[in-house]
Amino acid sequence: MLSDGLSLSEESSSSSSSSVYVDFNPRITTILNQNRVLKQKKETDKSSNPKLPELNLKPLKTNDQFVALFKKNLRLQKRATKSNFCQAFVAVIVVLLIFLMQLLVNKYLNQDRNDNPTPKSFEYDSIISQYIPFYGKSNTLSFYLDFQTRFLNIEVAYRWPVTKKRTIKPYLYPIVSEKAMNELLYNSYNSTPFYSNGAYEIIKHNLTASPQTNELSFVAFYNSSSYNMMPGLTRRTSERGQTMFLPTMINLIHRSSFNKLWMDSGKSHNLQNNYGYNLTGPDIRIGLKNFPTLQGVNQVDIVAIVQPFYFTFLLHFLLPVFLIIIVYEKEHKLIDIMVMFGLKMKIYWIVNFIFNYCLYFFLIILFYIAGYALQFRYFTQNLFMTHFLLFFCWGFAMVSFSFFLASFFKRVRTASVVGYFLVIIIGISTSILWEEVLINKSGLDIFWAQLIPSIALYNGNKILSDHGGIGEPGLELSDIYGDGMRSLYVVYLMLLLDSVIYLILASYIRTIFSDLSSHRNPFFFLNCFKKRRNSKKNNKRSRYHFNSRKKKINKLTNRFGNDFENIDLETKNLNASNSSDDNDENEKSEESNDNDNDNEENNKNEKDKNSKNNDWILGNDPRGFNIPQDVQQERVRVINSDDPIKICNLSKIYKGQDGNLDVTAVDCLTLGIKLNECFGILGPNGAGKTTTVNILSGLIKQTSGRAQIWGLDIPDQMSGIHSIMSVCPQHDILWDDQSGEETLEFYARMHGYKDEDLKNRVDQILKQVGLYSDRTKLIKEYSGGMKRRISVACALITNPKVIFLDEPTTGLDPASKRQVWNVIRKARKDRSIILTTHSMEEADSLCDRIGIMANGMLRTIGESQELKLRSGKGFKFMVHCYEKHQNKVEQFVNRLFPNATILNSLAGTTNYEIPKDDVVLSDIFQIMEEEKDKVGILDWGISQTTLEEVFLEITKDSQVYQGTYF
Ligand SMILES: Nc1ncnc2c1ncn2[C@@H]1O[C@H](COP(=O)(O)OP(=O)(O)OP(=O)(O)O)[C@@H](O)[C@H]1O
Repeated sequence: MLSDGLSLSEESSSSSSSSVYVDFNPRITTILNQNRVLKQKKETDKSSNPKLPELNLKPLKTNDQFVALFKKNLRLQKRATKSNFCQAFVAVIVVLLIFLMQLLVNKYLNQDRNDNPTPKSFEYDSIISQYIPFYGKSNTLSFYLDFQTRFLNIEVAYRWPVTKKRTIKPYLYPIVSEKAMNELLYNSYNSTPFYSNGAYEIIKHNLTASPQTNELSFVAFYNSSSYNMMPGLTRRTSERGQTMFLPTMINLIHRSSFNKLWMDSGKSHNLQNNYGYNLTGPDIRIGLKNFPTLQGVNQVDIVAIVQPFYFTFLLHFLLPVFLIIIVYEKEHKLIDIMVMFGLKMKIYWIVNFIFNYCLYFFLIILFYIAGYALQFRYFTQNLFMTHFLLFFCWGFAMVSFSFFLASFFKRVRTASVVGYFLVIIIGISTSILWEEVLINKSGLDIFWAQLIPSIALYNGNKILSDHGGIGEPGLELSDIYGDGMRSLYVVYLMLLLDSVIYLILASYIRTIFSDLSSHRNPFFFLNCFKKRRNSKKNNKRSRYHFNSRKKKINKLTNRFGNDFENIDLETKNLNASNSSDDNDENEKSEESNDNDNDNEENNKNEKDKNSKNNDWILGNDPRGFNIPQDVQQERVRVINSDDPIKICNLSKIYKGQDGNLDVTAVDCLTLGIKLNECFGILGPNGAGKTTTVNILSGLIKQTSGRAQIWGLDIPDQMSGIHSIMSVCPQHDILWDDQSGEETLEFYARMHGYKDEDLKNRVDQILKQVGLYSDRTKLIKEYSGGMKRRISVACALITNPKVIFLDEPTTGLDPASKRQVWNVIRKARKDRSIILTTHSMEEADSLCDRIGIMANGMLRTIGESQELKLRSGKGFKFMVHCYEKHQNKVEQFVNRLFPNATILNSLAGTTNYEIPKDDVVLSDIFQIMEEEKDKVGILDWGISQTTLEEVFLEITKDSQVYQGTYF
């Protein structure tokens, strides 16, 4: 077989790197034909300048992107079962902990009080004691009460204020012990509003007819909850002329009980209608006590005490989860790759916002279920809307805050550690801050403090817990307005304000520090200053760039370019014009902002085309360096071409860090990639291949120069470009927890594939890359080669106009490699492919044209066959004969190729190197055909220089300078 270029099929071309020999008879005509075809092709290429069809730029539909992203997020969240379970588990533990604490407190602390649930009484009140006389009309009372017991229960039925008619049916009976009375009162605490128990505890009694010796002292127990249901106070005037207001309920109890006391005393029954007697005397006292209750003021309500802290802590629980979701995609460059596939960042953030909010809402539902199930007064006492609104607003604030925090992290591990640490710290610190520092602060201090959403949340929780606690009535909607900055409606507003502020901050930080250079716009509000400063700096840099390196580069070019004709360039003029052009470029790229509006983009495109047209006029190297002829020809060709990908004087300088020199990764690269073409970029490590691809795909910004894809400028119109391009990056960028099929579905869905179309498309590509049987495996279960193949599949599935493949077959076994080659080969139709590779075999097999780069510069460009012919030193010629014929054969070869040199000779086989000018293939085949038998040649072969040899020859000098700025 012949090496490719002379090969007949694409399959044979793949073996180009080895020396191969010709069984020339049948091949002569084919080779001659092929040479003719090559020549004709070259001529057609030179003469024709195919017009680029109109680009029908259809922006990706927002709806498709939304659905694709949401489904992807949902799937990934479902897969994260373990961590979700852990999250939920910890949340449940926290809730149960509060509940358990309350149970323990109830059992060991509150229990004592339940055994003796007598609540703290009111102090005996002198005013109250004077109240007693209003029950009687007579000033003289002479009866003796012989009470059998200290405790008396009274049942009172009343109807108030429904009928405005008091129906009093007192029933009084003795109770034997204090415990029995307490139990009775406790059980009737929440009795019906129309029926209530009351009780008397007689402390002392000695009622006589003489006011001077009257002694009566008792405590009336009343049900304050019933009292609350009986609005109004009974107005009485004391003996001393004071007006007093007494709870109606107490009044009723007093009245009925006093009547009973009177009757029981066995005195006049007529007095019953007089509602008691006016008791006077030095020692007549009455006290009031509320009914005993479990939640008496002396009881410890642990939930109410720890609730603000625990609820604040619990409601922060999803913060680290949100952080992890975003930072994971950031760390693994998944956001960048999605953008390169056409995703709009606006949609990314909206979907993440909604998705995270939904996750949070799910947690809130669980929270409510637990809260009501465990009967937390926070939920049962306060009106539903009061806490629901707090949770509703907090959700927005937390998601925005997580976006803001995520801007500061690049690693998931750091984000999750800091996130969980924050949850704990925030819970504690907000409670300390609120209770200790802000307790006496003014309204404005509270406002500033609540700009931290956690503090606003704590405030809200505190208000709701306080109202839900013992002794406080629950919060009504009308109650949310009181207390200025500390009121609940301010909390709602502050949380909403915080959401907006943190969203703006997050988006601003992302604009400055975005990994994707086309989305980066440092300090945009300072652009005017930056522009001026940059202009000066660029002027300086340009001078340095072109002058200091000129000597070195000329020296180098002369060395490696011996075989090429050097072109005399009008250095001075070009330097001047191009340095100013470069400055313009820089200024423009600094000014550029992301523009998602495609119409605007098209208008801008038109304007830019007109204003920048001059950039394309110069075909010469702006530095004035001597450059190889083929590279120069490409520069000229690009100007007149209508290539889908046009690159002109593209340069990228990485700033040296930690005292290192700046690195020129790409240096004035100019080339064009045609439609239906697969263009291979070869080069040693560090040649600038990946940097070129990264600039073209919008990952990094060029330092100077210009590039266009289908007429759209890089990086100004990157969002338009992203909708028609795809990329297979050097390192696989995939979601570990998605299957291969799901990954492809995601990209296809984003590009508008639906239902059957989607399935068919995914299956088709999976079959092409040989992963159909492994389609349901998760990416983390894929081997390196399988990941590589799925990355290539991703680049192909969206049906793009331009594909960048950065070393697509690295790590693939020979069979898989060939499978991927076949896919790429078929894929070039109607599109342009840029492929970087270290495999000469791959470049030879796949690429229509090849450019070899070294030290950021294009060293040679052309079809594989052309490169071999142009830069190879010559041919390798092998003859095999019997040893006895060796001398004769040698003489024959020397006559045929006078300049041939023997490379080696062994056992009748001799290898020669023949200068390329000595070889006219057609003549050789003819002569050998006629003469070989006569001179005793058994076998012979001629092989051309391999691409590898061309590569080594072209790049040999660059190795010396590799990584340096020259
Ligand atoms: N982020 C960076 N910061 C600084 N220098 C960089 C950066 N990325 C690349 N470089 C430098 O730019 C030069 C070109 O790198 P690039 O990755 O483009 O080379 P390459 O041809 O793709 O190499 P390889 O074949 O090894 O992938 C190298 O000298 C490299 O050290």
